[in-house]
Amino acid sequence: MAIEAPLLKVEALCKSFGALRATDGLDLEVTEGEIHALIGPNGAGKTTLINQLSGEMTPDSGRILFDGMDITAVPGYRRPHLGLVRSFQITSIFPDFSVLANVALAAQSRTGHSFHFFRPVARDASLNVEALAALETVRLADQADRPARALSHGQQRRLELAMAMALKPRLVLLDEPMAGMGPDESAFVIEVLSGLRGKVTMLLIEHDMDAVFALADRVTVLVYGRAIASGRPAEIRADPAVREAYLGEEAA
Ligand SMILES: Nc1ncnc2c1ncn2[C@@H]1O[C@H](COP(=O)(O)OP(=O)(O)OP(=O)(O)O)[C@@H](O)[C@H]1O
Repeated sequence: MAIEAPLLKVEALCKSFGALRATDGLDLEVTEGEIHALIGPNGAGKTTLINQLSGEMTPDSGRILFDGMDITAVPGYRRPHLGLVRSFQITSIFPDFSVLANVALAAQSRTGHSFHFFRPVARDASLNVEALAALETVRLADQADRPARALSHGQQRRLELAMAMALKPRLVLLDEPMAGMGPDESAFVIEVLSGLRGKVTMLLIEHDMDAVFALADRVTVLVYGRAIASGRPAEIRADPAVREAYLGEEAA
């Protein structure tokens, strides 16, 4: 039986801050099409890993393979062009532009056209059609004409997701997409992300265990910069080492 190569493969990755090994010989595989959650106690090294995957931080050693290609030394700004996109890290939204224009600008950056302030992106019909489609996937199409600043916090996070989707990623890195949301909004984002299952591969950091177990096809548990377990949610729940290192802590 042929074994499919993972879309993302992390091999023996290491990153230290002084004496602290934030990533300590980490191995990870993400399969195309899956929603893969990364969980672990505070300080386990989740954000440090995502920073290295997005290219914002350079590993000390080890390799990152994306679709079989070694991208460890590829600068962060080039990774979106390869299909590796990060969402929910910094607010990259232009608050005074319309919701639609924000997504159209993201789509425009993918197609490599330069940014023309004097030729409003709103005139480019094909970009708008694409932007509207991305807004529909996050159920924000009805907000398209409003200025981005008028959106609620939860809507802005969905806008960021639409902007990431407009880049037509193969893998999207999601850093706590539900952070700062109330239960209703979180549930809505879970629904939106579920709807994207199979359309895009996702690697997701999330503290909300209900969200993780509702969404993830597979879960990897990080503790002290290492992956101590990786498997289906039910396997992770039942893993004694995980319970001790992490889920037990939650219960306590
Ligand atoms: N730029 C930095 N300089 C020094 N230490 C850092 C830096 N970034 C992270 N660390 C340390 O590395 C360790 C891993 O941090 P990281 O933020 O990756 O963990 P995390 O799993 O994302 O935590 P949390 O769940 O609290 O967000 C922590 O001990 C943190 O204090």
